[in-house]
Parts: sequence; C-alpha cells; structure tokens
Amino acid sequence: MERLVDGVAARRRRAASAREAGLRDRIARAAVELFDQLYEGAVLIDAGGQILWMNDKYRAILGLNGMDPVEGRPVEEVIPNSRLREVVACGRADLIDIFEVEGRQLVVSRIPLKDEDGRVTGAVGMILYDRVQSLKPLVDKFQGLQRDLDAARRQLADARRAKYGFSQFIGNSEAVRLLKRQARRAAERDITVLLLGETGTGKEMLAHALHAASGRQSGPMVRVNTAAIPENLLEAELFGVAPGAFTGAGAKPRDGKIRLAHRGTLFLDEIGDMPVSLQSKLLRVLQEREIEPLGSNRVIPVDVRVIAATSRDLGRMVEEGLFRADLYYRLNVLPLRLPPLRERLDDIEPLCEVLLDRLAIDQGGRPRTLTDHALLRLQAHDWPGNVRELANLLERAVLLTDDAEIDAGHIDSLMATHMPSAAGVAPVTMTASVEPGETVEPLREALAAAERDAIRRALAAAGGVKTQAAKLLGISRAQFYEKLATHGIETVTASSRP
Ligand SMILES: Nc1ncnc2c1ncn2[C@@H]1O[C@H](COP(=O)(O)OP(=O)(O)OP(=O)(O)O)[C@@H](O)[C@H]1O
Repeated sequence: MERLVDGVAARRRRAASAREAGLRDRIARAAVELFDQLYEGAVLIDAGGQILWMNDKYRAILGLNGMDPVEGRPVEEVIPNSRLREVVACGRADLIDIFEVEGRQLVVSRIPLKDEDGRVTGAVGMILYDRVQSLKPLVDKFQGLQRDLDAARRQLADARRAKYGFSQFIGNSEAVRLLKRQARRAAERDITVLLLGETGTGKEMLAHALHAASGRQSGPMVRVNTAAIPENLLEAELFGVAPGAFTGAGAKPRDGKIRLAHRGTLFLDEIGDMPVSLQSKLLRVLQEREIEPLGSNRVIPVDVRVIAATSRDLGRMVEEGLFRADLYYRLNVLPLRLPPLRERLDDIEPLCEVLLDRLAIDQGGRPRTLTDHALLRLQAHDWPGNVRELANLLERAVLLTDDAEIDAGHIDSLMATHMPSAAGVAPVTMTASVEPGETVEPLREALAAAERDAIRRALAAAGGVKTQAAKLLGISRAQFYEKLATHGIETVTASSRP
C-alpha cells in the first residue's frame, strides 16, 4: 500500500515538473518574442561571453545582414566595447546605461541570467532607446554634455599641441635653410636639443616645430619659462608637490610641468635662469628619467624629451660657476644656433610679408605693403630685438597710417620716436654744438642713461605692466627684469597699484 502511495506521488512530482518545464519553456519563448517587439535590439550571451542569439534589429544597428553568423562568436568581436561579459562576471544588472554603437548613443539594459541555484549562465543585453520616450530628455542632456566634453578635450589637446611647424618658420637665407635642415634631422631623433640665440630670434617657435615634427607630436608640448617664475615656486612648478608637502600644499598631489609633459616634449625656456639649487634635480631628469615631487620620497618615472633654450652664453656661465658643467654637457648634445636678424637681412622682406598678413587677419582689413625705401630702412637697422622687434614695429606702423603702403617716412618716424636703438637708422648730422665748459658724457654712461630713459618710458606707456613694456622695447621679459635690476629701477607691481 505504501509503495502504491509513493508511486502515485512520484508520478505527480514528475508530471508537475514536466508541466513546470513546459511552462518555463513557454514563458521563455514569450519573453523572447516580447524582447523582439519591445526593444530596438536584443542579444543573449552564454557564461563564456559567446553570443547565443541576436535579433534582426540589433544586427541592423550593427550593419550586419541576416547572413552574417554571429552565434558562437565572442560578444566583443561583434559588439565592440560590449560590457555584457562584465555583467556575467559580477552577476549584477545594469538597468540603464548609455552605450555607443556605430556612432549612435543608445540607452541599454543588461541583465544576468541565472539558473535555479543562482549560478550565472549568461546575460541578455537590450537596446531600449526610441521606445522609451521618457528617457529622451535624459539622453539629449547626456549627448549635450558629451559634446561639451569632447569640445573641451579638443581645446585642451590643441592648447598642448605644438603651435607652429617648420613651414611657419619664415626665412630663405642660407643661415635659416641650414638651421631648418639641422632642426628637421634633430626632430626625428629623440634627443635633447639646445636652442641658442638672441631674444626674438624664434627659439620658442622652433621648439614647437621640433615637437610637431617629432614622434611625440600627439603628446603634450609643455613650456616652462624659468625666468618668469620666482625661484621659490619653480621647484613645485617643475617637479610637482606631494600631498601635505608644506603648509597650504593641499591634500591632493599636484603634478609638475615635467610630469604633464609625459610622453611629449618639455620646453625649458631661458634655461640660463635656472637656479643652481635646481640644476642637479634637472640633471637627474635628464639622466635617470625620473622625478621626485616636492615633499615626497617617491620617484616617478617620466618619459619626456627636453628642448632647452637660452639667449645667454651658457659656456661662460659654466666658467663663472653659475651653471653646472655636467648639466651643460647633458643639454648641449645637439645645439642649434638661431642667427640674429642682422645676419640675414634677406629674410626681412618675406618676414614682413607674413607679419603684415598676420596683422591684417588679427585687425581686419587688407594686408599693408612696404615701399622699396621702407624695406631699405628696415634692412639698415640693427634689430637687437630681432623678429619680435620687427613684428612690434610693423604693428605700430599699421596703427600709424591708413595708407595701403608703409613708406620710409613712417619707418623713420617710428624709429626716431619709439625705438630704443634708432640711432643706426636716423640720418646722422653734425649740427650738435658744445658750449665752452660743457662736459661730454662718456659713451657708456650716455647709452646707459638712454636705456634707463627708454625703460621708464616703456613702463609708463605700458601702464606699469612689465610684460607689455618688454614687448614695446622688443626684448624678452627676462632681459627686461635684468635691465630693471641693473638700472635699479623700482616699479610698482600690478597688485599693489590702487
Ligand atoms: N622665422 C620666423 N618666422 C616667423 N615668425 C617668427 C620667426 N622668428 C620669430 N618669429 C616671431 O617672433 C616672435 C618672437 O619669437 P620667439 O618667441 O619664438 O623668440 P625667442 O627666441 O623664443 O624669444 P625670447 O628669447 O625672447 O623668448 C614671435 O611672435 C614669433 O612668432
């Protein structure tokens, strides 16, 4: 009797589980049909990340035709960057996510599939977008933010990308052609380059061109002007700061410029102004390719190519003990000398053309031209401030007149009134007379007085802004500071002005 009862119960259990299996099967089929109708796309993968099934709509979004077999292929091979495998691995659903497929932003859901014991057996991915209209504002907002982010990224990349290439470095003279040939060769080799030349000869421009033509062109180009940063801030600026390195250093680490130049180029402008105390740290960067942020005892490897520039005589600075000899030899692997403008007077004409074109673009209107006599005047000048000084003079000439042509008279008046070194251009006459008893100043003192006067006038014209005053004088900021110190001229800093 007992056996009979057991047999009936077992039969009932079997029948119930068969019914349940059939029910499950119907539910599964209904669910698949529902997916197919409800969603823009659906895909099913197994626990190994291989596709078991994909609906036609998903295939269409991927640009696959019905004949392309997808079943059995790894999901990432068919849907690049798919995250379904992660859902299998962690067993948690991604109920709403935004996912890019073939350039389209789609709202998707990813759900793990589990067996009776809770083991993950696969995952289903569904594209919801278009059917779920209520998500549209969210997606639009996301797309707007994504566009802003892309634009900001592009801007940052542009800012860090080199500004100039070799073709923008104007000059046909033999000296410039030779320089460009050497520089092109240097760009291909991943070695340290030292740019030597007077102020305004185009060292920074050439550094950008070297970076743009090098294998590091897609990396950052980071410039540090050693002369423009106070000595006590320079170490942090270059090497970065560890959290809490000093009072006020902040809880987060701050990357220095050397780290920011990782996989790119570090342009050390005015390297002659590098304080001796930091020179050994810089040497370590060149030798060991590593940095130690301020307040840290950790070294960080860096991959940077160094381009250094100076208008100073580094060799002499070494002799005078102002620059470390070992650093000098490390930097001087491939020196490139930029010739001053007075050694390549033939370049003045093409330079003027380009500079006048640039001015026309910046200020609007048609590009001005120079008369032959104006050009001769320019070629007779000494150009201590080189191309920067030439650019400044042309800028003032364009402001001085509305004429289409700039003539010799315009150039003469500018040189006589504004240029600190106009003596070489203005016609020299013998009309000066000396009263009996009047003393004649030694030339050195007369020149120093004239320089002092020019600096004061430039400062006044620039409203005390030193960068602007240096620009007006056609000299670098570093040189301007040196001259202020030499002449003992005290200025009111911008922050302390009322
Ligand atoms: N060969 C050139 N072709 C076109 N523009 C040039 C050339 N050389 C210099 N310039 C222009 O002259 C100005 C000064 O150049 P740059 O700043 O590169 O000189 P620099 O040698 O680095 O000067 P400094 O030593 O004072 O920093 C810039 O506006 C630059 O565009």
